[in-house]
Amino acid sequence: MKKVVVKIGGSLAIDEAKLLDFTRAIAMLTAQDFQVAVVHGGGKDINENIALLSEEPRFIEGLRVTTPGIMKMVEMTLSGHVNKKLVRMLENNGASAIGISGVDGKLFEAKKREGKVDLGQVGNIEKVNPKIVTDLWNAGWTPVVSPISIGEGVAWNINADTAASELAVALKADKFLLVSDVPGVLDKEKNVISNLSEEKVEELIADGTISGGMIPKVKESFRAIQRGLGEIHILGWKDAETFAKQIHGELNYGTILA
Ligand SMILES: Nc1ncnc2c1ncn2[C@@H]1O[C@H](COP(=O)(O)OP(=O)(O)O)[C@@H](O)[C@H]1O
Ligand SMILES: CC(=O)N[C@@H](CCC(=O)OP(=O)(O)O)C(=O)O
Repeated sequence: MKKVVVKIGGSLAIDEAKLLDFTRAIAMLTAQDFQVAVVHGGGKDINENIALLSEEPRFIEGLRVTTPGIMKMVEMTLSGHVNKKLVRMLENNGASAIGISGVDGKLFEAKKREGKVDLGQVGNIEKVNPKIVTDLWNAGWTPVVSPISIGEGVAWNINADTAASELAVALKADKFLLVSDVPGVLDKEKNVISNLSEEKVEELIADGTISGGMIPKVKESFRAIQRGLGEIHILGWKDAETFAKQIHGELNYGTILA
């Protein structure tokens, strides 16, 4: 069985039709020779829910500044609304899905992220305990993972690209794919960059070609490569059949990182 970690971004997850097609593709793959773990974001959903509060969403280098009030909303949105929506859709497509977060079974243990600026309740994953995922796989389940993590009894907000990459490394995944609302990493002329090296990434971040939510995606991908992961793809959504071909290695669209 091939181990595949797929991260689905919140930018795509708010598109109902694409999400339906995505869950159809994942259900199809789990009926074949693949053990799939889906890690999801939900940044756009969180922004919508935060609009119900009096606080404004704020991001620094693609990471959300997370006050206690925002944290409540982040956990409710990710580990509740988005997680259960994906589980429902997967079940509806015939997959056996279980929704968990990094808190469950201490999948992701985190500590406060220290840096130049205080991001509040944003954590760094210090330890991954992938047994809960492998146990679920061995019992025939497809885990759907929210990135919210646990540390000293507290919930920590973790960027979903980071959580997915940590999980992929801990599981020694055969493939790691990050599906977003853009067809891949784009150059200045908005063309997809097919192959991206770490040196080139530094250059593109420095000159502003790569910005916002794409920064954690590329940074985490290269950190995962340094820790032994082979195949990483950043891609957009076309349709279930094209995605299945991508997973089977029959075609490559989007950006391959190496
Ligand atoms: N060079 C780039 N190529 C593609 N997208 C980029 C680039 N630089 C910034 N972005 C932005 O990154 C976004 C994807 O990140 P994000 O919104 O966090 O997605 P997700 O919800 O999938 O994690 C794109 O929608 C785009 O606006
Ligand atoms: C610390 C941090 O920024 N956490 C993210 C977690 C969700 C996420 O990463 O969602 P996307 O994949 O849709 O961007 C946030 O609060 O938006």
